[in-house]
Amino acid sequence: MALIVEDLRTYYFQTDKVIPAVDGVSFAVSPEKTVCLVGESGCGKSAVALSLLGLIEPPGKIVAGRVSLDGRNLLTLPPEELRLLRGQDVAIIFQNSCYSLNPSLTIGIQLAETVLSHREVSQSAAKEMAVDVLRRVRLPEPAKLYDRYPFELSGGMQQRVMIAMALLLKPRYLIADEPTSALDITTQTHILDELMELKEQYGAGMLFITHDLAVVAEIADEVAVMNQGKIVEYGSVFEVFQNPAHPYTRQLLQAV
Ligand SMILES: Nc1ncnc2c1ncn2[C@@H]1O[C@H](COP(=O)(O)OP(=O)(O)OP(=O)(O)O)[C@@H](O)[C@H]1O
Repeated sequence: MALIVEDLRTYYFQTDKVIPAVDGVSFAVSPEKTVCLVGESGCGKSAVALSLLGLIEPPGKIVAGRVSLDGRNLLTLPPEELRLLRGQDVAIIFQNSCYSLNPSLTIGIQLAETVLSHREVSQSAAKEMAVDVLRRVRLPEPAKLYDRYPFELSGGMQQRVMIAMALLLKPRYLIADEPTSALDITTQTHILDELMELKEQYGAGMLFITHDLAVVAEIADEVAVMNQGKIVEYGSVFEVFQNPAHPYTRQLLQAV
């Protein structure tokens, strides 16, 4: 079943004004497909990603819309159900691992805790799953890495750990918010290739957020172009790149 977003509206309420960061956005991610959400900085891409998993914080608020998965509206799920769904059905990979990894816990503890908070398995089974996923994202010496702290790893390795964390419970959907943009170009290319390979192995659908149209051309099945909180163009990557209908899309393509 697809992950379906309908008329999503997320606003930031400031004392003097309201910012309609997401202003009536609709799209769907089908199993095994990659939808790229593109647009310039500040157009609302991250607000979409955060809204899907109930991660918008004040002064932000989801004011309308529906996000359906298997007939359930994720926007109205009780917090405990949403917590269980996060990671297990839909996982998110953020732009910057510094915000997502806990600096005071080893990599292994963080991965194993995620397993234990979702599955009824033994400590040793959780450790085995953690080491296995570290191996899958091609981190060297995964058993040793298990006992390392995030600060002992390079930026590229930390980002691989974030991908490992997202893939740990084999979610059906991945949301990747500029997962490689903080890295140098060579590491970006490697990690992106590996992410796509793993996504295919797992059969996951993916919402991939980026402002890099070269990346879109490489990985997208469908592309949604966002401008000022709205999707102004949405279609197959071929259609949108060959025959952009909206002036803003043409402007983006010309800037490449
Ligand atoms: N905590 C916040 N308080 C107030 N406004 C916010 C907050 N977070 C985001 N916004 C506003 O919401 C709008 C959308 O921001 P968002 O971060 O979703 O854009 P983006 O397209 O992801 O940008 P980038 O590519 O730079 O990450 C922007 O106008 C931003 O200033």
